[in-house]
Amino acid sequence: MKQFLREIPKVELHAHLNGSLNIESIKQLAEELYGEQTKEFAALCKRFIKFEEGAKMNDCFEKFGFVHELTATKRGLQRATELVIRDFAADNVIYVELRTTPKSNEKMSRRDYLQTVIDAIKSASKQYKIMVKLLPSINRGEPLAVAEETVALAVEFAQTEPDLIVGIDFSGNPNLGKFSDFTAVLSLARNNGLQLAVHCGEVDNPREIQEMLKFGMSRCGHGTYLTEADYAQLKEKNIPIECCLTSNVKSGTVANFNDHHFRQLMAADVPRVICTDDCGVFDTTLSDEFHWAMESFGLSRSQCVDLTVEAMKHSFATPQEKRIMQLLITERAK
Ligand SMILES: CNc1ncnc2c1ncn2[C@@H]1O[C@H](COP(=O)(O)O)[C@@H](O)[C@H]1O
Ligand SMILES: [Zn+2]
Repeated sequence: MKQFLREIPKVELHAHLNGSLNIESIKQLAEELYGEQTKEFAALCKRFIKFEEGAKMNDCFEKFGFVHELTATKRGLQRATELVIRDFAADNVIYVELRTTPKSNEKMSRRDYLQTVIDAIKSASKQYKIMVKLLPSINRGEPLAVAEETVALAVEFAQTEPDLIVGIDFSGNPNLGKFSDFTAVLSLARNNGLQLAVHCGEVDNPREIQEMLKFGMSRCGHGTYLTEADYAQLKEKNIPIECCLTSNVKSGTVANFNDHHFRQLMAADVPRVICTDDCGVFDTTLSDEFHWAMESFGLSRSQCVDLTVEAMKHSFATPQEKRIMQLLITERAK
């Protein structure tokens, strides 16, 4: 079964760049940047993918800092982007939408950050024969001015790279910041033709969920704490929920795979897609996520293929790219 899941062409719609660097690639990157690894580094790597029983949302956010240190230079960021794309391709992912929060430091501006990621995507997507899109992220825990700079850059870069920069991701620690502070900047992105992928209802915050649903989005990240009525609304509008099983269980917002709202979404036929979120931090792959979905919810092989087709339809790919994906998927599923 695992081999079947690995071999089917897959479509990944929810992957944070720095969260998607897996542990072996982190080691490879560290070695390339700094040479032979120390014992301390090996211990840090072990701690990175270890989740204590009862881990909470905030614990999981501390982990990103570890990768951010390795990607704080152009060279590190470029290589990390290539390695992430290589690893998705190795799992037979044929199309991936990467999201990332442009960061600035003394060595790199946010513009440099985006340019570096764009250049690395262009070369790695060719090398590994995989379609890649980019969604610059707004981190809700950072000041509004940062979000404004990110959206301005995304709009500017989308003019020269319309097939690469396709949307904006709204993410970050859901316990920080207020969605209502970001509606004007998100509207600006939308009015400039960018799609919106919004982390919505990852934690229990009914008021914010209603604000987000009213504002609207192209795709809903997690949707864990949405009500039946909210799900019905998404179904009516054909907005899919990006389900990230391992992420939700390890970050403690869902008790276990069996209790995941994916079951409800399937039963009520609400649009849904299976994604990894942060396959590095959560030590998973898209094939593994399908595996857990099969084990927990009794999905058949053909349902897995159907879910891949569903992801293709909800992707921000061009009609031509969608046709290519459809061909690749049906070819393999014969
Ligand atoms: C676990 N659930 C989640 N919920 C919300 N935001 C998340 C997230 N997982 C990742 N991120 C967001 O993505 C960043 C890492 O990738 P980049 O540095 O942007 O490439 C995290 O710092 C956080 O802002
Ligand atoms: Zn996410």
